[in-house]
Amino acid sequence: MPVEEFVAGWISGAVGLVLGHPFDTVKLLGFFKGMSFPIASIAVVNSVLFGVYSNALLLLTATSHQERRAQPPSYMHIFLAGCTGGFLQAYFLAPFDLIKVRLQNQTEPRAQPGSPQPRYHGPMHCAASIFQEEGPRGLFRGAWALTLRDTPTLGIYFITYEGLCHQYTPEGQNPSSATVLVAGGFAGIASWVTATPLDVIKSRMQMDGLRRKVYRGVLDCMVSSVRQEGLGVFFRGLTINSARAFPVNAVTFLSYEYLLRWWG
Ligand SMILES: CN(C)C(=N)NCCC[C@H](N)C(=O)O
Repeated sequence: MPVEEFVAGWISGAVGLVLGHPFDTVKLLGFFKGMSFPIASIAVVNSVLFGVYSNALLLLTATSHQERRAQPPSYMHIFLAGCTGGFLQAYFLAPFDLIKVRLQNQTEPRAQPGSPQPRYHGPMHCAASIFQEEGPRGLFRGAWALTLRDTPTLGIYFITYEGLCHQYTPEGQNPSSATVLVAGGFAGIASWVTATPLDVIKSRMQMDGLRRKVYRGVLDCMVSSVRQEGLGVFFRGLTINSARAFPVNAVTFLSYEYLLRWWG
C-alpha cells in the first residue's frame, strides 16, 4: 500500500490549517487559539483522507497517482474513492471535532471577572472530562451526523478538484500551479457549500446532552431546528465556511501535488 499519500495528506493539511487558522478563530470568536491540537488532529485526519482516497482509486482503477494523469479515472471512481476517504476520516475526526466544538461553544472565557470558571481548561482536559462524564462513546457524540456530512461532500471535493484540473490541463500533463490552486480552492468551496447544512446539525448534536438531552437523533435535530428557526438554519456559517475554504484548500492541494511530484 503506497504510504506517500498519507504523509503528503498530513503535511498539506497542516499547511492549509495554518492558513485557515485566522478564519477559525474568527468563526470561534477567538476561543480556539492554540495550534498544537489542530495540527495533531489534521495530521491524523488529512492523512487518512488523502491516503484512503488514493489507495481506493488504486484499488478501483489499478493506477498510481503518477499514472492517473495519463490514464484519468472516471468521475464515478473519483466520487466513490472520495466518499470512502470521507467516510473513514469521519471516524478519526469525530473525537477531535467534538472537542473543538465543545471548546468553541464555551462562553465563560468572555465573561467578567468573578463569573464561573470555564467547564473545560483545554483540549486534553475536555477529552478527559467527556470520557469521565459520558464514557468512551461520549467522545463519538455527533459522529453519525459527521459521517453523513463528510461521506458525500468529500466525493464532491475530489470530483471538483479532478474535474477542474482535467478541464484546464493539456492531455497527459501535470496541472500548472495556478490550475491546482484554483481547482483546490473551488473544491473546498463546493465541499463546504454542500456540507454546511449537516455541519450545523452535527454541531448541535455534539453539544446536545451537555446539560440535558434535547434531540432524539439527527432527523429530530433537523426537524426541530427548521421548525424553530426556519430553513435559513441550514445556511448558518456558509459565508465564513466558503471564504475560509478557498485559500485553505488551494494551498492544501498545491502542497499535496508538489510533495507527491517531488517524491517521484
Ligand atoms: C466537511 N468538508 C466539507 C470537508 N472536510 N471538506 C474537505 C476540506 C478539508 C479541509 N481540511 C478544510 O477544512 O477545508
